[in-house]
Amino acid sequence: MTHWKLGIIGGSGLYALEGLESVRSETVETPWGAPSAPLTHGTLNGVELVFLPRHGAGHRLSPSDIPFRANIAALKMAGCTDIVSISACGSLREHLAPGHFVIVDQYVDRTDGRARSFFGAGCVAHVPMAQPVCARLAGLIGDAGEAAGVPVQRGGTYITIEGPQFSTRAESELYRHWGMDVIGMTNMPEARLAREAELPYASIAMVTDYDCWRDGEESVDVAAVLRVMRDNTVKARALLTRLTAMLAGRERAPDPVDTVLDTAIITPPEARDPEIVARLRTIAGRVL
Ligand SMILES: CSC[C@H]1O[C@H](OP(=O)(O)O)[C@H](O)[C@@H]1O
Ligand SMILES: Nc1ncnc2[nH]cnc12
Repeated sequence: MTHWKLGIIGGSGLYALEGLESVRSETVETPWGAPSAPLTHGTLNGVELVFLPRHGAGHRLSPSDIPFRANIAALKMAGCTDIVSISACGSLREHLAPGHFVIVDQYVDRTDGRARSFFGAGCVAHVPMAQPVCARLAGLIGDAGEAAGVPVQRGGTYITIEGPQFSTRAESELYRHWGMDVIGMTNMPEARLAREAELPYASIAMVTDYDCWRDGEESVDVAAVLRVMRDNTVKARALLTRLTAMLAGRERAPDPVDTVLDTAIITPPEARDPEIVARLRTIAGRVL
């Protein structure tokens, strides 16, 4: 029987997971450098979890400086089967008030200059991203959120901006016209890299503010985000407790993302650069 082992990536305001059992910290190094922080291994309701705060201890890493490749590689190397990403976000919709959780199902990526692939010169791969989120995992998270009494919206598009500055009002209005639901600075390239590492990914985007588009509302600032995050993190922990209770003892059936690299690598074996291939073995050893 295949068990779930969840990699949990914590965002702003969520730097540790309380209530884990059998806790152990592990400092790791990957071919893409060190992840944002040591990994915290533990169990919740008997389900294995590996926690990683993406901004590092003390929130020292800006979105542009997060070692996304090392983070995903470290979770893969730790044996995680799936990734649950947890983030603060701004709302671009009237009905998504602070305190709502959006279980993201689509992304628009406006980041600039971030390393967004494990592959590259010497071994090229093109994974599909049409459905960037694992529908099964997202569905379970939605169920767990509802069971925990959290206001959850199933589905929504998260636009990722480079930051670190928040948006101008013109940008915020533009993103609303584009039909975006929430805004943040971190889910891309995280979701891309999880796909390349054959890790089904889902994201809980916890609304902390109305960005800066709404008349009569203060524009977002860090103090407001952290104020709302104090309540949001309590709800996120309740959701994770429900989620693990649902997964405990439940077989993890295969997901299409588990084998997405079967048809993605275009460079034939004889043309691959052995050095790159050696690095890639940590995340794509199944096919290399
Ligand atoms: C502290 S406000 C801006 C900051 O919060 C979000 O981080 P995360 O996605 O890691 O929760 C947002 O993306 C920005 O990085
Ligand atoms: N309005 C906003 N824009 C970008 N990232 C955010 N994180 C939380 N609120 C945000």
